[in-house]
Amino acid sequence: MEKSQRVKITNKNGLHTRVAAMVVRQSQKIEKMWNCQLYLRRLNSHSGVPCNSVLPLVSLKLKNGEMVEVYTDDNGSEEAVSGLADFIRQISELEIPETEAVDTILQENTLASEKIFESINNGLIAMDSNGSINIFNKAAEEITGIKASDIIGKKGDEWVPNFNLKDLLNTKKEKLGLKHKIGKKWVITNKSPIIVDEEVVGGVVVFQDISQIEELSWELHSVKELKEKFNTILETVDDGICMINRNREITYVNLPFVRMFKKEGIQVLSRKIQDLFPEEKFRNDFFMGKDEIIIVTKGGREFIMHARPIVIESKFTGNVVVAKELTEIAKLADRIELLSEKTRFLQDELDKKESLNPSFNNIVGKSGALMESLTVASKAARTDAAVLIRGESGTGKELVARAIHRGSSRNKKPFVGMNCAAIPSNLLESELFGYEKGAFTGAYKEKRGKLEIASGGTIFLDEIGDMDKAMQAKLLRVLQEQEIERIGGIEPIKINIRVIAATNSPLEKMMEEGDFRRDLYYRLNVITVMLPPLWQRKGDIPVLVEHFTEKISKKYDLPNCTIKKSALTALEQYRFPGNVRELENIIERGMTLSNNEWISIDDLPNHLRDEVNDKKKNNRPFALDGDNLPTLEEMERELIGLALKKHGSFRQAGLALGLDHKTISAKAKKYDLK
Ligand SMILES: Nc1ncnc2c1ncn2[C@@H]1O[C@H](COP(=O)(O)OP(=O)(O)OP(=O)(O)O)[C@@H](O)[C@H]1O
Repeated sequence: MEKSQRVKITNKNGLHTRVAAMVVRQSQKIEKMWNCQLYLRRLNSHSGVPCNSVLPLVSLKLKNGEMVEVYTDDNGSEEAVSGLADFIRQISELEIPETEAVDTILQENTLASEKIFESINNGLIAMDSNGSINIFNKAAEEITGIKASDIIGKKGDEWVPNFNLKDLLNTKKEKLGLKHKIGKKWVITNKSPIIVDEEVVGGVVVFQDISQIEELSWELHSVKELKEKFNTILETVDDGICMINRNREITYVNLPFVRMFKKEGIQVLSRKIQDLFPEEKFRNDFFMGKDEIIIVTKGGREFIMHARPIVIESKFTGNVVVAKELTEIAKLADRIELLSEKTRFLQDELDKKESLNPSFNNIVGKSGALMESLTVASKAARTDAAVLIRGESGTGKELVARAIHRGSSRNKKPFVGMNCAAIPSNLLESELFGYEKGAFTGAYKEKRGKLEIASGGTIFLDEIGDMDKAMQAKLLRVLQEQEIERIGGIEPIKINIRVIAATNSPLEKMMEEGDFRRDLYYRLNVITVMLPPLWQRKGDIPVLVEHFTEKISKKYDLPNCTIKKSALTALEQYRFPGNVRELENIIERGMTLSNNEWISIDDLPNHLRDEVNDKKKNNRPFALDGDNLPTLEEMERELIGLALKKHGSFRQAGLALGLDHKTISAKAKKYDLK
């Protein structure tokens, strides 16, 4: 149980320094005698101070007449408590008037020291020879989070074990600059023993919170690391990079910049960028990042320079200037243009293919030229208008005519085809109009003509340009009146036909020369579908080959067949005067001749191989031997194809051929050149 005794301070100046020192001296004697620790506290106060240290006693600032309590802990003795209490009671009797001036000096000094301890930023801990804390300043409280009132008079090692205070007293050695962790904070300590007459009477620890410094040093480390990374990036990129300050003086240049402009780093640093390129005009817009400068070096290389402003906390501090070689950029721009052109083209193709009537599904090919024609044909299928299909022999005119019919509202009624060139003109009339029984010798019974049969459906008139003029007149009347008269018949017969005509003849020229009726031409040519020759859409050859190998395998019950790359390349180099029909025949021939499940170059017809070989020999994509002169379009296709292959971009190919890149792009699209 705690032992305590009340006592009144009766000194004139309260418990001032000298009196405190007397109490301390007495207390130390008593403590030694009774082996205990004595404390003093204000009445009704929980926290007291040890009586063996002057400063804590003085800091209580006890006045004359105040009641205090002398106490000891559970193990202390009552005799010790009464001993010190009696001493305090008698002190006033020991007052000597002459000592007053000395008291004042002592008191002022003590209070000044106290003030100093409290106002320094460093933590300060002082302890007595037992390791009990008697000074614990405000900074120490803040850094450790421990209240002075809790720790004063207690053994320091129990509260701040990291400081190892006992060790200081034992070793009697000063220890400076040690780093300790207290809670989350890092502190750096200077520990010194207090030695009087070679005896350790206590120790002092002064410590400083270095957490912020630690943080700063970590930040500094990260900044250094970042700087290293940036440096590595700046030195490894291909672009020339230079930094300038707000006065436009160069503060940094990377190696590519030095190499581009042959300016050594050391020569350019601190110089104005303008001085480096005296020929150039550096406008304000350039530094604002709104303008660019093209620099041509002595060696003729072109560079483009951009500047980006550096703004730190809303303040302009300079620029980063980036230089790139223009040819690189031009190449990239070309590549982008080529790719976007391709994308647009493919998108167009996709849109077209998607919008085609399903009746066109059996028409193989996706080249731009074909797609354009099929789109027109597919639209024609939705109407009842007359269609004129133009194209070389074997380009698929009949195939398209049938697709138009299948996709039209007449698809439940017949599609009747008629080749006007294949039938002699005297027979054509009876074929088209039919005849009555006995109309002419041999007309044993009546016969319906193709026009009558096709009523409700579609009549397909192939090779319309070969029809003679008399027949043209009759046909025109039928189309106008929608009625026919059989040969030998009296009554006209009402019909309802849609006409699709096809030709490879130059109808316009024939009209000029009076061989084709202008009025019939306009009747037939309401919608024109132009089918491109196969050489203009060589990109379709691989899919057509695949389509025909499958078709023929089924037709002759043959195993699946592929084509060797060399054979396909030869096909792609051939002119194909017979167009798709010729290709179909070549594949059929190849498959029947081949002993393997593939078509090789040896399975292709001799004339084809010869033509391809000739081209190779002449080192020209087309033969110019007089017999087989290519058309201008063929030559154009080959030339543009060659230029694109060689230069890789529309722009460069255009430059080589003296055309602008838009023309090249349009022609590449027309000729299906990738
Ligand atoms: N795009 C194509 N897809 C699949 N087969 C095709 C294609 N074009 C043509 N063909 C095939 O080629 C052959 C010839 O086609 P078609 O008879 O329609 O041509 P054409 O232009 O009418 O010929 P001609 O003028 O000599 O009468 C046919 O067997 C046809 O199926």
